[in-house]
Amino acid sequence: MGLRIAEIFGPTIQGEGVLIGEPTVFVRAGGCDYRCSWCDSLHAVDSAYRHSWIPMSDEEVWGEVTRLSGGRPITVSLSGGNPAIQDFGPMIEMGRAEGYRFACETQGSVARPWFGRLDTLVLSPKPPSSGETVDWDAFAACVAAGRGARQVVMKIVIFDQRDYDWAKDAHARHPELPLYLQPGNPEVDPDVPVDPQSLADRLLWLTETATADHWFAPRILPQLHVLLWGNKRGV
Ligand SMILES: C[S@@+](CC[C@H](N)C(=O)[O-])C[C@H]1O[C@@H](n2cnc3c(N)ncnc32)[C@H](O)[C@@H]1O
Ligand SMILES: Nc1nc2[nH]cc(C(=O)O)c2c(=O)[nH]1
Ligand code: SF4
Ligand SMILES: [Mg+2]
Repeated sequence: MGLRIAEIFGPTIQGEGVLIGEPTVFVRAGGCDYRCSWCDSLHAVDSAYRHSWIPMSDEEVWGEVTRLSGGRPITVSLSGGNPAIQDFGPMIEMGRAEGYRFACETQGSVARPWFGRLDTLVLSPKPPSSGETVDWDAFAACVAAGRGARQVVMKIVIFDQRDYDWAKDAHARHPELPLYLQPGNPEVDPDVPVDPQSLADRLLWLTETATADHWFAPRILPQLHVLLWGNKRGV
């Protein structure tokens, strides 16, 4: 069984959420069951880019990860697209045997047995601004599938007050999951430079909204890689 891969890159640092700052190699799967209005990775989602997704065997993907990491075991971050629509189980076992750790970012729409073999499962349910609707039964199945993982966390992107209010409800559904919030980046075209001041303004708004509200459950973080590299791909 092969994998459809949009890109493999690194080493870089994890720019978001619980593992922010951690050295990592990214494996970005091609294909997604969602199409969020503000997706920053459309080249791994939109079927217009399908021709650029490379069919690779588990061994080929693993070979590229070991080449990029210089054979030194680090954290491998599976992202996409939705990596959960493919079977990363065999590759995870290959990597674990060599001492690598695995994290996976997914929206929580499809559960996989291999979630339980991860170190970190990041479930990122989508707020109203995305245009998608969360199936909370499917999401709960993802939480259950991740029971064997070292940690399972929730990460929510916030664009506006409606998303913020929605995030409080999402947390109330799964108070057992440590919660991370990040402001949405409205400019996702790799050819358009990001405006650092507008990102800082969004982070400030989110921070002040939560503190004024005395909502202390979430950790609030920027997308560090966007601050460093803008919307450049492969970093
Ligand atoms: C590109 S997605 C791929 C993994 C999976 N499909 C998911 O959404 O969790 C990785 C992370 O980037 C976040 N993200 C996507 N577009 C964004 C944007 N414009 N601003 C901030 N975060 C964004 C997603 O919410 C998710 O947490
Ligand atoms: N450095 C870096 N950190 C990230 N965290 C989540 C990313 C993603 O697109 O899934 C991402 C990414 O593309 N690059
Ligand atoms: S679920 Fe993730 S990859 Fe898919 S469209 Fe939304 S943000 Fe993009
Ligand atoms: Mg990204």
